[in-house]
Amino acid sequence: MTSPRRGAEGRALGAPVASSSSGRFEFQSLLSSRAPGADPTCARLRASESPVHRRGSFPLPEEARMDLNPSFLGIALRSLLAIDLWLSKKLGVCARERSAWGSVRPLMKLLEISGHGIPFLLGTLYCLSRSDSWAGREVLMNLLFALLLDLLLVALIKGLVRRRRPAHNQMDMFVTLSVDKYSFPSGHATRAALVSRFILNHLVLAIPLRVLTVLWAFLVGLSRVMLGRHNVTDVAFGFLLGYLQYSIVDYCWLSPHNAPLLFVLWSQQ
Ligand SMILES: CC(C)=CCC/C(C)=C/CC/C(C)=C/CC/C(C)=C/COP(=O)(O)O
Repeated sequence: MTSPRRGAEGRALGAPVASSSSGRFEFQSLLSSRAPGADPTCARLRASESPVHRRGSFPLPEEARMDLNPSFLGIALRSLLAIDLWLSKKLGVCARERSAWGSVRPLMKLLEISGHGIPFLLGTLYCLSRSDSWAGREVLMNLLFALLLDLLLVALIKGLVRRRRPAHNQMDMFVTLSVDKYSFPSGHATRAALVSRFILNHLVLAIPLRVLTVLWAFLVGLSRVMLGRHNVTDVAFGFLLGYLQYSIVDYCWLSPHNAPLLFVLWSQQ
């Protein structure tokens, strides 16, 4: 009985490309920053594609042939990722002082500070300490809860996903947590979406101020990509997460009725 020819790793020649790839090779060159040919597995793939090799090959087992076809979802995700990286690099025009729009960097950094967690947390705590009405205290208590929930969820997701910040980012951010070395999702984008939805729902504002609130949130998100801190998908997901976080806060709305202890304890401070 003829046995299939085996490669250096003991796998059948022809089949290993399919079984080891699980449909990944098609996009490896698209996403990899290494020079083509640097990856020995890719080199094997090219060798297996050569007419010389094909002449000596044999039909692939059914399951291996299935592996050669990446799923539609896989292709869509990898294409989205490639577009994301390309677009984020193009938009990262303030990443360095010497970048194309380097002169706008101070303005972008101002937007960065305007969406940072520390001013919001300290500002809310200060307003809470000065508030003398139950209604005001209730809103501020919920804003504090929203900000803390946001910090927790973003840290959790960043720690789970562990997506590195773009290579062109300069890590010169003002006060960060250890998970802030990761970029998915953007904490500034979640906070901007959460706070602006909170403000629009709980403050009576004239139309121009409502428009400014939404514009501020959008600009905070855009500045993250322009500064090179994030990829576009980090910010897009951040906006979505922040929007959903507000729904959680609204659903769990703290009031003297459902959290009396919290309000009593605070008023005794
Ligand atoms: C004051 C109270 C009640 C609690 C303090 C809780 C706490 C641990 C605050 C830390 C705030 C902080 C350092 C937030 C980091 C904000 C930041 C730099 C996020 C990164 O944003 P990204 O858009 O780059 O992901």
